[in-house]
Amino acid sequence: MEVMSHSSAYLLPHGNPSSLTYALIILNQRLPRFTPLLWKHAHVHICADGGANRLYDDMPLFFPEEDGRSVRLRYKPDAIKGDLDSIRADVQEFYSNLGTKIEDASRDQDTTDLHKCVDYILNMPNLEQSNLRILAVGALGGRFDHEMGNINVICRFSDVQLILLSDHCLIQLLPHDYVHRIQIQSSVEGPDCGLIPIAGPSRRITTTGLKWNLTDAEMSFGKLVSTSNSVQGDVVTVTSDSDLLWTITIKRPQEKCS
Ligand SMILES: Nc1ncnc2c1ncn2[C@@H]1O[C@H](COP(=O)(O)OP(=O)(O)OP(=O)(O)O)[C@@H](O)[C@H]1O
Ligand SMILES: Cc1ncc(C[n+]2csc(CCO)c2C)c(N)n1
Repeated sequence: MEVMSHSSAYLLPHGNPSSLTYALIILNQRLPRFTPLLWKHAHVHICADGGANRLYDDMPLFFPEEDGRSVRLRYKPDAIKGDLDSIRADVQEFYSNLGTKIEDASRDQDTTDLHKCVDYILNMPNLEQSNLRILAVGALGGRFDHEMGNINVICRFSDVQLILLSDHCLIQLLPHDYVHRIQIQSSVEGPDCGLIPIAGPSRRITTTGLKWNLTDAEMSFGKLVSTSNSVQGDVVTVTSDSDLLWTITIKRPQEKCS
């Protein structure tokens, strides 16, 4: 079975391997504290509709000693995409004047703004797609319908490495029939983690590197789902005959070790 490697190195200050291309999507929730770091690592920056309000309002809060306008000029998104029913007029005008592309997709009322942004990134002509990682901030911890919609986008684009992040945790899909090798960045993530059979029952799951490992085990909603698990070393491996969601906590700064 082919090995698929994963690492949250983008949460480290110098953790941007040049072999990867990061795209950052800003959703409409308070910006996580590490957003400036992800911005620095990312090659492309997209706001999903009202996410532009968050960029405009929240980014200056990370740099209280600086003039808000100069912070905003430094963090200019490449595009704002969505049905544009949440972005404020002053915010749209500000970024439009800076040259940000404003992509009105309001005719499509069947896909979410996150879906539209992922589509936009995948259709960018000059973006290296082969080692693309899409990071979406503000995806978790809010409205449950939006959270499920965001998870559905992960499932819809199962061949794309899309990682949803909040201040507290991240989630990503582990497609079936790979050996997933997850490098744990213990200075910034863990130890709490989970494996969720999001795509239906899994009949054969094997893991290593967890406190509660599974060996050719079954998981399904209503039976076993691996929550409140814990990473035990620097590497976790997972294989499964159905797609799983992997989730791990992100440490608060005072919790950081090593
Ligand atoms: N409370 C929330 N919890 C989780 N994700 C959210 C939340 N609010 C917004 N988002 C994400 O940010 C995106 C943009 O949100 P925005 O509020 O601008 O538009 P919306 O009209 O509420 O969402 P949509 O048009 O996608 O239904 C949403 O598509 C969703 O992915
Ligand atoms: C069965 C069904 N449920 C809800 C919606 C509504 N909806 C889903 S995505 C979206 C666009 C938001 O920008 C809207 C309005 C729908 N179309 N079909």
